[in-house]
Amino acid sequence: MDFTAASFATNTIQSGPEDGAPLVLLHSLGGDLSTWDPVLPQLPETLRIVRINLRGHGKTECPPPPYSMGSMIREVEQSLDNQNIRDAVVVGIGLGGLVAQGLAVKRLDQVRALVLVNTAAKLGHPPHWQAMIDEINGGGKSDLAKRLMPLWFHRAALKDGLEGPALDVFEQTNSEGLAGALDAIKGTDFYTPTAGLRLPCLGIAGAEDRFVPNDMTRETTSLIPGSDFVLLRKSGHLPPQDQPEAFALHLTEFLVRIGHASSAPT
Ligand SMILES: O=C(O)CC1=CCC(=O)O1
Repeated sequence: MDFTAASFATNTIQSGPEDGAPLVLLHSLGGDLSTWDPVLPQLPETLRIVRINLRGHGKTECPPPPYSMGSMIREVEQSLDNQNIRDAVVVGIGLGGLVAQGLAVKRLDQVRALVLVNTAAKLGHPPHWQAMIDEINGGGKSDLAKRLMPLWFHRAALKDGLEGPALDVFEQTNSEGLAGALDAIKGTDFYTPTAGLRLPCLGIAGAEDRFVPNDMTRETTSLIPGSDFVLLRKSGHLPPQDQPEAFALHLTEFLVRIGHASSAPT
């Protein structure tokens, strides 16, 4: 557990060498550190990999909602400062991708490159998020989780039961944490600040994500000059869970290309 200057308890886990090139992984709404489990063994061993639980998720502190995106970004920023992390490649899915963009805008010394996965500068429309918040506040978290899985996972993945871990984590996430984070998503539009970013960027979209349209990820990635974009076939909203090998391969190729890693996936 990492206590920030303001005593906010952010839960992070590190693996790999302390002096390795840092790779920071930020999960999506209703996810946690375990989102990345299938990918970790396939990434270069030289990396210092830092997985962070966002506010209201996993073992990170869960204040009462609503949350602001600024707070969610500040807690990651402070956690990275506490761990003396600079020049990281930051990977974010959905909500994590919003935090990653905001962090890059605020702290270019901490973020040397971005990997934006099934996310955008602005996600959806406020009434849509408000309906989700209302449903969660009305006790409907489990029903919502079950409805989201067919949007997040494609049919073959569902047939193989690949949604099981994501469903469990979503259902175990504190309802206040989910509602708070949804408020942060609802109030965020990073179109202009993200368009001002100048850093290496890779966009990854699961071709079968029925929650975040592929074009939204593609459009946001293309705001940053020189960025790359990959459409992952047979993958939905959580590529680390349904296509860990392909995800690790594209991520590693990007890391090698920008000089953050030198080896192929192990
Ligand atoms: O993946 C995300 O973080 C964005 C999101 C919000 C609700 C949902 O289902 O996905």
